Formats: sequence, structure tokens, C-alpha cells
Amino acid sequence: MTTRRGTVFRTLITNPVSILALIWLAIVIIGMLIVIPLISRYSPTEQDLAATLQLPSAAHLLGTDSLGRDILARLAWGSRVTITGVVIVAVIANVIGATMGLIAGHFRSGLDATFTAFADMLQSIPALVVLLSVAAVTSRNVTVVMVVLGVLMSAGAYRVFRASTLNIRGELFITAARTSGLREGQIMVRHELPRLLGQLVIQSSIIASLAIVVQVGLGFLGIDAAPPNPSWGGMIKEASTSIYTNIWPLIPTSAVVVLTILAFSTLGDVAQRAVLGRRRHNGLSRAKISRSVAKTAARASGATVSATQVASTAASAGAAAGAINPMLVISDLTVSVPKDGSSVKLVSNVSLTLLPGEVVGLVGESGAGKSVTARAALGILPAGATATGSVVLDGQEVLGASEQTLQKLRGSKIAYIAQEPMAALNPAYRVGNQLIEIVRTHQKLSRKAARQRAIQLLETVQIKNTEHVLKAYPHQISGGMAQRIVIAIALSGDPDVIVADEPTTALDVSAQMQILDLLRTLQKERDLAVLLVTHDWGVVADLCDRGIAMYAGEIVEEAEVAPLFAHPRHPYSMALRASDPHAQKRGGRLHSIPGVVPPPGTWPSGCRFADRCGFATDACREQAVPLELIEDRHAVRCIRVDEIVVEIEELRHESVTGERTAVRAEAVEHDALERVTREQAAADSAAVESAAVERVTIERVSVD
Ligand SMILES: Nc1ncnc2c1ncn2[C@@H]1O[C@H](COP(=O)(O)OP(=O)(O)OP(=O)(O)O)[C@@H](O)[C@H]1O
Repeated sequence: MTTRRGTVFRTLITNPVSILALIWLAIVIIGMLIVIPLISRYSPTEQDLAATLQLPSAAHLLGTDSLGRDILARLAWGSRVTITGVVIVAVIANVIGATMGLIAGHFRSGLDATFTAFADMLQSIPALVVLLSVAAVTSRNVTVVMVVLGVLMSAGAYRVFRASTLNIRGELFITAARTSGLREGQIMVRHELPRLLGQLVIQSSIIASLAIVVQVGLGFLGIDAAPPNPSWGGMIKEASTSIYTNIWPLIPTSAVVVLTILAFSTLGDVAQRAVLGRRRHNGLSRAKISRSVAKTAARASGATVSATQVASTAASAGAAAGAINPMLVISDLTVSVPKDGSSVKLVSNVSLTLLPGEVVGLVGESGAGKSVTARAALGILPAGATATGSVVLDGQEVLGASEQTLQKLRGSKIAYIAQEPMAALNPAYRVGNQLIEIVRTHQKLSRKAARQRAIQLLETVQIKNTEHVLKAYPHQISGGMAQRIVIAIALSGDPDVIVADEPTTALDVSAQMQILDLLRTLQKERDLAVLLVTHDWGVVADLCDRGIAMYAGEIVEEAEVAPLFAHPRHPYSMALRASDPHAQKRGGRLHSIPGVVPPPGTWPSGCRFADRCGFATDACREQAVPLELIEDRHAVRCIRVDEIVVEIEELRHESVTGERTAVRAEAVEHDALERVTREQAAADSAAVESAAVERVTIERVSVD
């Protein structure tokens, strides 16, 4: 796949139909506009009344009109009016449309509503009436008429550019650029605008073809070049007056107009198909990613605490850590999105603390709310979402902070490692350019010094062939290499906190091991605090100090890794551990948790896990269950937490007793079998003995 910005242009110069269109436009622009006026023997206004309405000949290649003027010369000079008009309309419509569309699509909010209302207003104006009025007021000034047409057409362009920007804005590499600390302006100009170039080609082509239609129409009405100066519209009008006596002058003139309109619309069509094809491909890979995520995330999760419980958990954490100030404190975080006129919670009352140098793993099945929680730490909420509670990063409130504050924090205080490294890199730029740009955002360095720093960062993430990697485009490197680069970008601002959202999920097994090794090394070397989203208990055991299990938007258990692994206390954590493939005995059956996580908006009012829990009773379903500390730094959201331990013990006892009985029965059976065998052997040997005695007796009798 290629998603580089050259895709549309490459398609235009390789597709046979668009090649023909380009050749025709080259004939019009170079031949008619430049060459013919230079070499033509005729002036466009020169009349020869002795040679009117002539068919093509060596003297007049396209014949003559009713006043004996050379049609080719008039078409060539007339193209100036048309092409100039087309350029004016296309430039004005695209500049206004693209600028407003980019700003509205990027920032949305009030600007979006204002610009959209402006576009609605422009589109509701009857264009022809306005153009005729402007022509009348300006004494048929074609340039002014074309400027007005450009402004009117900018409304359509605005809608297209706005929609494209909204699309691009949702891509992961934009989130990655933002979390690396790039300013909004930089993101718009460097990452979003280049992705609009394909649309620019499409819009220019559509606008050009429409502009020619309008202009020829105006020329037909006499609103363009003043006679006897030629214009394509004016020529069609003149030719149509002699249509019954001689149709020829209309043929080359309309052919040129039709072919030029056709050429522009063909270019737009081919470019559109190139863009759609690319989008379909991107859509497919995104769908593939979601599928792989859904498949692999069918296990783990984390915990929500009420404000008081957080306080106690954090207090004990603080005490354990010698009253160290936490790097990140999320308190009572609730994130909601609007749906059907009401608000739906995606996560509710989540509280967690991350100390300097601490690694905390968020585990849970897909849809548990891990990513929403983790991204809130960077001040990133799903589109249209609102949040309550607080997210304090190194003493600074993140929720509701200005974009400027967030930019300062992102990259230099907190950085993000995305799940899908390929999507986190802009496919249109070389790796080196992306890394250098972010280095220069964080440090005021010359390009040369920034390049040196980029090389150092690549070496930090254990990339050897740095020069080669700097020159590569994202599609030219492997997934593991891309993830190393994403980690290098994350480290470029020297952050204290890293949020890593399933950093190994999209990688193959050997790359996963390498990236985990790298993360472990970097975390230790730099004493990074890491909030790690994962579905893999192996990763939690390997990297984390504490684990938090999440289910249906809330924390259900939080503990240090050793007790969480050895003795998970919430039935959900137990079920997750039991369904962890690493925990299976060789040849043993892989357990799975029946049912699915209830989606946001359908959470039960009592325990959210009750419907899937083998230990649930009616009491569990009665009211919301609080997250409570059951031991120092071990919190569980289950009202039956102690009873469950007893129940499990009894079950285990029953199973052990059952096993012992079975073993005893087996031994008795074995003894009985042995006895039978021994008796049988004795009987056999007695029979053999008596047969021998009998034989000897018979022999003696025979001898006697
Ligand atoms: N913008 C949004 N609008 C509506 N629902 C959303 C939005 N973003 C996320 N959700 C929903 O919020 C819930 C939590 O999503 P989140 O991405 O945090 O889950 P997760 O635990 O990280 O799972 P996964 O491993 O699949 O990413 C999911 O049910 C998801 O569908």
C-alpha cells in the first residue's frame, strides 16, 4: 500500500484516460494559450470578407467564421479569457474553501458552526442572478464576475475540505503528533494539509469544468470579452447565428469547449477514484486492526475507586513510597458521550495513582474502558465527550486545561505510545522528517543538530542502521521497527510519564519480545512512570509493579502484581487469570468467560459483572458495589469477596476429597486384582504339578 501524497498525482500520469485528458489540456494551455498566438499569421480580429465561412484548408487550418476571421487564431486568443477565468475561480474557491474547511474540521466548536452557516448562506444565493447583477454593475468586467463566482463556489469546496479534515483528524498519527507535543498549527500545516492535496486536485478539476460552463454561458449572453475580441462563449454565440447556412464554425469551437470541460472532469474523476481507493485500503487496514485488537483483547482489565477510597489507596501508596509525590493522579474520572439526546458513560469514577518510576498495568477485556482512561491522562477524550473528576499530571490539572498547557505537557512531561505503530506515523513523510520535526518542537535546535539528536534517539531504541531508517517512509519498515520509532518519538521530549496503549498487540511474537525488552530497559534506565494498557497478564507480570483490572468502565480490582497474580480476589480477575493462555497447564483446557462486557449505556445498576459471575447472588444485583480496600494496597469491588474465598476453599476441599476417594478406590481395585492374579497363579501351578504326577504314574504303569 502507498498512502504517500504522490498517489493521486502518480495515478493521474499513469491512467490512460487521464493521460489523454492531460494531453488535451497541454494542447489548450501550451498550444493555444502560448504557441499559436506567437506563430499565427492571423490576428484574431482580422477580417477577410472575401473568405467567409470557409472549411479547413492549408491557409486556415480550422476554417473561417462569418466575417472571414481565422477560427484557430480566435480560439487561441479566446482561450486567454477562459483559462484566466478558470484559474481565478479555482484559486479563489479552493483557497477560501480549503482554509475554512481545514480550520472548521480541525477545531470544530464555534468556528465550525459559523463557517458552515456562511457556506449555507453562499449556497442559498441564486448564483446566476448575482453574476448577472455583478456584470451589470461592473460594466461586464469578466475578472470581477469570475472572482464572485470563485467566492460562491468556495461553499461547495468548504464542505468537501471540512469533511476530509474531520476524517484525517481522527487518524491515529494525528493523535500521536498531538501527544508528541506538536502545536495545532503544525499539525494542520504539516500533517493535515498535505493529505488534502488529493481533494485539491479533485476540487480544482470540478471547479474548472463548472467555471468553463458558466463562463461560456456568460459569453453566450455577451458578458465577457468586448467584441470584436474573441472568447469561447462569444464564438459559440456568433457561430450559432449562421447555423442554418453553415454549421462548420460551431463544430471546432464547441469541440474545443466540450473537450476541455471533459478533460477537467475526467481528471477529477480519476483523482477521486484514486483517493477513494486509498481510503478503502486504509479503511480495510483499520478494520483489520480492530479485528485483531478485538480478537486479542478477549481477556484482561483494571479498577475504579470512589474519591474516599482513592484517597486511602493513594495514602497507603504514598506511605509505602516514602511520601513521594505521585506523577499522575486520576480522581473520580467519568467520561461521557452524547447519545440520542442523553449522555452515556464510557468510564465511571475511575481513580488511580502513578508514582515516579512506577509501572501500572491496566488489564481487562475489550470495551472495559482502559484506553479511554489511559488517554484521559493526556487530556485526550473521544470526540464529543465530556469528563468530570480530575486528572493531575505532576501537579498540573489536565482536564479542561487550555491547548497551550496541554501542548507543553505532552511530549515533555507525558508521552503516548500507540497500539498500532504504522498508523501512528504519517505515511506521507520520511521517518527522519517526522522525528526531526518533533525534536525541534521540544528543543530549539538547528536542523543539523536536530538530525544528530534524532540519530541518538534511534540508537537509544536500539536501531542500528540509523541513516537508512531516517530516509525510509513508514511503509518501508517493519512493524517492530515502526514501534521503536514511535518509542523514540515518545522519548524525544524526555518525558517522565509514558502511556503505552497495548504497545505490542499489533506485532508478531518475536517483535513483541524485543519491544518488551526495550520498554523494560528504557523504563529502568530513565526511571519512567508507565501506565500500560494490556490484555496480556504475561506483560503485566513482566513489566508492572501494580495491576488494575477494569470491567464495564470501572475498576474492579487493584493490587500489587504478586498478590494479583497469586490470589486475585474479584471473580472477574480470577476468570481473567483462568483464561490467560500463559496460566494453562500443558494439555489443559483453555477457560473462557461466558458472555460479553455490557456496552456503555447498558450497565446493570448493581455489580456490573454479576450476569457473568458464578458466585453472584441477588444481593449483588441490588445496588452499586463500592471498591474497598481488603488489605494494604489491595482494593476489590465485590460484596462477597470474603465468602467467595470460603466457597472456593470448600470447592477445592470437595475436589481434593473426591480425588483422594478415587485414588483409594483405585488402590483397592489394584490390590484385589493382584490377589486374584496370585490365586490364579497358585491354581495354575497346582494343576501343572498334578498333571506331572499323573504323567509319571502313567509312564510307570506302561513300563511295568
Ligand atoms: N467516541 C466514542 N463514542 C462512543 N463510544 C465510545 C467512544 N470511544 C469509546 N467508546 C466505547 O467506550 C468503551 C470503552 O472503550 P475503550 O477503548 O476504552 O475500551 P478498551 O478497554 O480500551 O478496549 P479495547 O482493548 O478494545 O480498546 C467501549 O465500549 C467503546 O466502544
